[in-house]
Amino acid sequence: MSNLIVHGGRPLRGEVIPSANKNAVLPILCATLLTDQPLRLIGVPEITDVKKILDIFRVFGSDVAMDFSTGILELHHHLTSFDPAVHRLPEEMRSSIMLVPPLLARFGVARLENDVKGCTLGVREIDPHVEVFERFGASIEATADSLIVRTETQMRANSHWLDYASVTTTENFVLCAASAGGNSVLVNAASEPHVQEFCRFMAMLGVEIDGIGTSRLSIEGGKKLGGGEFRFSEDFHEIATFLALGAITGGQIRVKNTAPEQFPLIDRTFAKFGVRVIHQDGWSYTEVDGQLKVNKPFTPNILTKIEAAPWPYLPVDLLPIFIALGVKAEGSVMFWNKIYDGAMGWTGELSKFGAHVFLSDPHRLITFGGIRLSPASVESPYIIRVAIALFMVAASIEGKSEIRNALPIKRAHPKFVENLRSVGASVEWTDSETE
Ligand SMILES: CC(=O)N[C@H]1[C@@H](OP(=O)(O)OP(=O)(O)OC[C@H]2O[C@@H](n3ccc(=O)[nH]c3=O)[C@H](O)[C@@H]2O)O[C@H](CO)[C@@H](O)[C@@H]1O
Ligand SMILES: C=C(OP(=O)(O)O)C(=O)O
Repeated sequence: MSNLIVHGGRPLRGEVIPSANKNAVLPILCATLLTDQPLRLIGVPEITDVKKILDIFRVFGSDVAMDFSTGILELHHHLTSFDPAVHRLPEEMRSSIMLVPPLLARFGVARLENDVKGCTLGVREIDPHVEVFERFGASIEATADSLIVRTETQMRANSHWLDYASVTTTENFVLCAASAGGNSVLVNAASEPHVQEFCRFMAMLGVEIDGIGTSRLSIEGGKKLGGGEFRFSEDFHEIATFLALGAITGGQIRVKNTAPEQFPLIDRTFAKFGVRVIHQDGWSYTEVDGQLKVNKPFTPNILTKIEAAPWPYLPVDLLPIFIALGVKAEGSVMFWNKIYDGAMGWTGELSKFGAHVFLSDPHRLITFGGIRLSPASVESPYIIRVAIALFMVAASIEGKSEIRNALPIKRAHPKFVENLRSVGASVEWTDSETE
């Protein structure tokens, strides 16, 4: 178990350069397996999930030269091999599921362990993925602890309409379509910034994709793919996290942000707590007049509301960060998680700080903020952004708090503690594991 100890109550001030977005880096790493040409990736973050994928590439026999001090990865999958009887894809991370299409394209077989759930946010379905594999011509065998997926011939191009705009299912469709001969079309595709970044990488490999950033993707597949060099963009989650940390502690953190066009709805969500986000010259920072205070709607008898859903709605992974602002800001806010049915159970932990929140149902939570909070020892579930939200609340309260089981943060945010110290936080890991 790894815990974060924080001595809170200090306004955090300074500058942070955010890392790349885990949810762009991981599908892109999986996609690299589609080509036998050399690749150079720039800005690869030192996070647990990346290390797990690079380790499995080494086991497959690929050339992997990773220098985390520069963030440069040289990758060449020319002597790669895969044996479903021996090799196991990384567990406890959702992204393993995107190794399936490239393994099918190369070896005609993939084995997916049952434990590819990732963060414990409630049901995370495997069926939409299986449906995609089947549509491209794969057969599925369920064993006690895994799924074995096979293709006898080259995958068949097809058209598909998803039940809902799933991020990794969209990415899996594009991965399958890239190796299938002909034109494939996906309707109700996810369009998050990380999905767009992934599609741009696929285009660099030589896949023709129309509709990037929209809910309809058209992919010309079946061509031999090349190599090249790709530089990752900044992670909007990490940008929003450090902006929120500045605001909640009464300080101000400037965060590098070269894609402010992704932020209008995120900015308006900050504004609901009285936080102005300013984007200037490639950097973003926040301003608050006095204390955090919830803006009341003009419509009588309703609560200020924050809804998270597939892009272009507010990204669901940012919701815990805004819940942290909700317990600090004077006033009430209703948070509505339209995606996950089990992502709010942790909110009871907030009462250990003395916060008042009410879980209306599995999807909706009301915060009654502005109450005086006290330091506490709280337990994080296996959810990256919840460990961060609990940390945010702790950092805003004078005194020593502890976030137990905070290790999931290392799945997405390299140098989290180092970055925090650079902006004035008193924070340390205890019992830190080496991963
Ligand atoms: C590696 C990666 O990229 N992980 C992200 C990806 O996970 P992932 O791709 O697993 O998330 P999905 O978009 O598939 O959604 C997760 C689950 O939410 C439910 N669901 C989702 C959307 C919807 O409209 N209706 C619905 O019911 C389904 O049970 C689904 O299984 O997208 C999630 C939603 O943005 C993020 O939280 C994860 O960080
Ligand atoms: C839920 C997340 O990741 P994963 O899907 O990998 O569990 C996340 O990045 O917040």
